[in-house]
Amino acid sequence: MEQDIPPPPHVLIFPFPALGHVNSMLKLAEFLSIAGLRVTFLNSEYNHDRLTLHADVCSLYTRRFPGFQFKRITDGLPMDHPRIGDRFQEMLHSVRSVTPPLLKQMLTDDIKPPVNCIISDGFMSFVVDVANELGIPIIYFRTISACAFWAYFCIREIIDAGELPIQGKEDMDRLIKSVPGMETFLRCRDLPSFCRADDPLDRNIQLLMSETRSSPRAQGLILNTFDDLEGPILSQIRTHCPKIYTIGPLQAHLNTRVPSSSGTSTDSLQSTTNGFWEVDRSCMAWLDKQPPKTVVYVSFGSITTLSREEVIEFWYGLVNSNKRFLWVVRPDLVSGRDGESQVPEKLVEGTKERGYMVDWVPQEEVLAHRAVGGFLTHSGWNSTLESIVAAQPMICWPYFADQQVNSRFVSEVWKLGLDMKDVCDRKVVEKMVNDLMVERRGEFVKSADNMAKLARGSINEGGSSYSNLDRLKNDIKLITSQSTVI
Ligand SMILES: O=c1ccn([C@@H]2O[C@H](COP(=O)(O)OP(=O)(O)O[C@H]3O[C@H](CO)[C@@H](O)[C@H](O)[C@H]3O)[C@@H](O)[C@H]2O)c(=O)[nH]1
Ligand SMILES: C[C@H]1CC[C@@H]2C(C(=O)O)=CO[C@@H](O)[C@@H]21
Repeated sequence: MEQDIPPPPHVLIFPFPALGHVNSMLKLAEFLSIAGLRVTFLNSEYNHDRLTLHADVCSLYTRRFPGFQFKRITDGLPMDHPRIGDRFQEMLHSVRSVTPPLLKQMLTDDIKPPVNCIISDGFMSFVVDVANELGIPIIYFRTISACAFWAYFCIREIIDAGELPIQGKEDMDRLIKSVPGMETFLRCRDLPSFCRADDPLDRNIQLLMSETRSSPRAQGLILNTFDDLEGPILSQIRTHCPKIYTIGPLQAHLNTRVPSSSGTSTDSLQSTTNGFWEVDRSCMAWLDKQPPKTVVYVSFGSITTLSREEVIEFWYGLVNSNKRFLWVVRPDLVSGRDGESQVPEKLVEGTKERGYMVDWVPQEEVLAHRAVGGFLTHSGWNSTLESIVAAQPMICWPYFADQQVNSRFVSEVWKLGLDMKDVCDRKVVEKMVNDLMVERRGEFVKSADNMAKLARGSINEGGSSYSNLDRLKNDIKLITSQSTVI
């Protein structure tokens, strides 16, 4: 007698509406789809439109995974809002003020078949409220590092210990002693940037703290990291969130496990769709002409904006270092009054001798190119992980949020490079580039090679991230078979 095969679990994946979050959650979506789960990916209207501008993302996914669908929801901001730089913070509040009832309505009436598991960004606790109301199991995916997560988590202890607020600029090097596991190296300036507010009751500090503290409400916590990188901090987090799935570095993990049509292992869908800007591949031809390990790759991710003064300091520092450089200058990178929001023409011209500027690059390919020898980065978590996988030492210039913590770990804990936070001066840029590429190159390359090996070990069969991903897939099947969705 034939047995009825139950339909696969239907998982809703819902990232916070920023590229760094969407990218890594799309990777997870691809993994779960390969495992035979049905996935609905809920993007903000704005991000969905940006993502589909340069590639037919929807049919790429649905052709490969017939059960896959994209859905759109507002992020609460008008479509012409810039969503970058200082203005990015408006989204932290707009999302949670408009989305909850819409999400509930979508889950009840719109998304078919009924969703039986939600994987939500761990920065959106209102999704737990909706999931609980509807009786749907929920797992968090926090797209930042474990170390930044833990610093956010401990903000309450830092305030209770009287270590916040920061008392002016001269206080920035004071050690913060109330974050377990970071007592000996975390300074005021290394705390998430929101902690720089004068008032501990500041609404961003409170939001980041309460969102992070809500993590134990989910049935599990997925992190894009690996145990050999952040083991001691993960142990601290486990005292509050016992079920953690460390499955990173996600892109490299995907590359090793995605069945490839071309025989190469870099065929994941996400790697073909990872951006809001059109990729300019001319940078690869430029890199092909440069000698090995001579180019500094410069990129500040998708949200950072620079003032014209900062652009000029970086530019002089790079040029005066006499090193070659490839610099991602997104069309919206430079903030300024009308007519000033561009890189000065003189700099564009002057770059041509030893440098190359482009709007957007295939970053992981760039980092893996033999000509690249270092990365000047804003320390976004995806960029940091991609750099680790490619064994590239880093100069960190954190812009905001978690990046301040990441850059401290890169320099002081993992010894993978230098931290330039809070300084933007051509002399310092020049010196750090020379230290990274020449003077102290040996020590950084040694640590970077070692960490890249550990990263690869974690995603190979039997490695921690490899096993955790299998555990996550099994647990999703288990919790969805046990739950009854209304
Ligand atoms: O020319 C480029 C430049 C960047 N990237 C990609 O864009 C992503 C950028 O992500 P990330 O390095 O994490 O930076 P942000 O875009 O700033 O990411 C946001 O989201 C991250 C994950 O939560 C946080 O760590 C950051 O602080 C936050 O700003 C990476 O995957 C890069 O490979 C490209 O593909 N091409
Ligand atoms: C502006 C930041 C606040 C929270 C988000 C985040 C996180 O902590 O999960 C990381 O970087 C930014 O995208 C967001």
